[in-house]
Amino acid sequence: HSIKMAGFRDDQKCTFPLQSIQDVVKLFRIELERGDEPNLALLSIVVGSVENLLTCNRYLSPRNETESEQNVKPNFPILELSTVEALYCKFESQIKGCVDVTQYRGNSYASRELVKKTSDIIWSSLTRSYCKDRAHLQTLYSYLTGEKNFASDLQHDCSWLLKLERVATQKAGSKKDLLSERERGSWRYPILMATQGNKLDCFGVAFAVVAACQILGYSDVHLALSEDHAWVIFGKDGEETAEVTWHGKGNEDKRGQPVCGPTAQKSWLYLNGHPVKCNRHTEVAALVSGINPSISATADSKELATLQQKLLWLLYDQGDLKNYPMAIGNLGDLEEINPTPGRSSPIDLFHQAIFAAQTHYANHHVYPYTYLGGFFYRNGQYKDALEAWANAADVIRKYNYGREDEEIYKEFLEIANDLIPHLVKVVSNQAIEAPEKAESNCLHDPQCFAHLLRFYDGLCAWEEESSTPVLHIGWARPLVATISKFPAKTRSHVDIKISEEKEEKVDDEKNGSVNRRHSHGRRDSLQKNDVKNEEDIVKTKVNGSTNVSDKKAGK
Ligand SMILES: FC(F)(F)Cc1cc2c(N3CCN(c4nnc(C(F)(F)F)s4)CC3)ncnc2s1
Repeated sequence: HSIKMAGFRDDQKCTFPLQSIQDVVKLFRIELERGDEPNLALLSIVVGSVENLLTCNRYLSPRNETESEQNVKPNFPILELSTVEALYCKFESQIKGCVDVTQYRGNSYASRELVKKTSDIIWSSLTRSYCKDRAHLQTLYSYLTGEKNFASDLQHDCSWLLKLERVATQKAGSKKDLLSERERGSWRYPILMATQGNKLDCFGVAFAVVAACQILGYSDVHLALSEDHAWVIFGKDGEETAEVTWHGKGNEDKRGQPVCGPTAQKSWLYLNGHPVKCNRHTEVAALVSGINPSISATADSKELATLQQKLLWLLYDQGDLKNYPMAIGNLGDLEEINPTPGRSSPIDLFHQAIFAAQTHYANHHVYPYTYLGGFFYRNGQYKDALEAWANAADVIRKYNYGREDEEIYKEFLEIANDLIPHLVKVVSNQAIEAPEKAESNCLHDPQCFAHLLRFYDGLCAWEEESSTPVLHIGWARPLVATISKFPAKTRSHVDIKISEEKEEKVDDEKNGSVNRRHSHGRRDSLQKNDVKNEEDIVKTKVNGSTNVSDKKAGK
């Protein structure tokens, strides 16, 4: 049947060819400021093309890895309209060719069948086997074209595959043998089996489904984002949910199923009903957040990082990051590396991310606090780092640990067993080298010890009532080493009240009330049911005096 090709509008075309960061920012500005929806597929193809040209296009032939062989790159590629149009039309005709919308005519909202069908089209056209966690697989560019130089792409992502190819080449000698290996489909040479193109990561599949539904005319299909997973919402008021991609390794995909039931309730992976529910502008923010400037494990493309930073500020100024804590956190990281004069500081941005999480998501997001904690740690502000990490633990305590929560488990494992031990080693050396500054030293500050206890208390509470244990002997050694660095005098100043009632994980989703916890003297139970913007006074009795630190627990 004849497929109507929606060509690009003149105001989109006039920005091409794109030859600079400013040109790309201008295209995004036009797309974001126009009354109609921004075109997700167009923007994803543009970002993916620029990312590929700036990061993957260096051919590091496996034999001569010397830098001198690397061809010098122009500082920005030229992106022609024809290239983008060709890829867009390929995507549009693939989607329109496979989905017979007449079957769904009439209901203006998408149906579960349509969403599943769209997910199946993307899913079934993916390359059979490839490294799912490779870089640069998050855009429609990666889906619609091949990596120009597959080997170079392996260079910084799956180098073990490259070694395998060398072995294969040596062993097999002639091409013929290699082909026979390939014909035998032997698992040992996946590099030979991976065909060009059609590769997407977990996020990329979800984004592609939403972009496809936009092309099909369903403006109700949107992206839902947790801190480590993505799915779609659709229907009246976005009430319906559907899995459209896989998650992690070795987990059966649940595509087509709604996100509900016990797993989705208490697990961090689904944020207990507090995911980021995107509109088209937030979807553009997710696309921009997903820009990956890494050229290799050690080098980043400065131009791409600058482009990402400018696009995030454009979205920030439009108010499109207000309910997207991770995107604000990404911007904070970029500002730490390359500050933009006259713009908010990284710390301000991380606090804005925390405020967004408290305001829109009942303070159920961990990353805003680990972004801040990481920043303080890198800048030697160790007491503030401990406080941020304790606040992160106050979030994870609301969840039960499940087998698909590995990412956040690894985050807390690194903080407890790597970053905090390093931190206490540094400050204990400081105490020795500069005894005169002992007063301001972390190890002599009972509040630092209180933050440390609150951090571990959160991990213990996370484990309680969970199907999977969190802490084990591997956690105990660093904990003992850390606690023993705090002198008894410091430890004795932390007043730990023995709680009368067992701590409970009240589901604060329904009745809007905060977790009532009579735990270790840290938080008075709030009697009020409505805690909107209620100040949540945290009392830490230190040195006999009560040191009140206000913590906004806005809902
Ligand atoms: F869609 C998925 F499945 F990919 C889940 C998402 C992840 C993610 C993100 N991330 C993940 C968290 N991330 C972090 N980087 N550092 C972090 C911190 F540990 F320092 F907090 S958190 C970087 C970017 N940034 C914007 N949006 C999203 S949506």
